[in-house]
Amino acid sequence: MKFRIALIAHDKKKDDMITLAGEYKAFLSGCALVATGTTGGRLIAEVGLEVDRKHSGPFGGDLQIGAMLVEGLIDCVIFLRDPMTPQPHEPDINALVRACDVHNTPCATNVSSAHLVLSQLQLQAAQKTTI
Ligand SMILES: O=C(CO)COP(=O)(O)O
Repeated sequence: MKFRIALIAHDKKKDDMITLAGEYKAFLSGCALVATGTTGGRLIAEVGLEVDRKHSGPFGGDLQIGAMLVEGLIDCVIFLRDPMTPQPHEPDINALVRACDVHNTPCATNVSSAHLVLSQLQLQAAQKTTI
């Protein structure tokens, strides 16, 4: 199965997302990726991943990804949030994280938890291909 993963990062966390995606590039290349606009643009340009880019977060991108999740189209969310900077679209961010909780979808909101989630998914993907 191809994992469907959403990748989102606030501005001060985008460098972390690029580093993280680079570390898991081989695995992520085999996944169906969706991202908010600016995050997605950087993942494409700097990591070379194929990404379905939605609108930028402040323009509804989090809501678009949340809607996909509710439709059962997302298996996991990596959302590197910036807890130190107020965001104009805080309600959208909360809606996406709430949708993850409502639908019991893994949602990693910092780099440490992202490593745990991605390494586990990577392991699962590897086990399935070797059976
Ligand atoms: O604001 C965001 C998530 O809430 C991220 O959006 P961008 O990837 O477009 O910067």
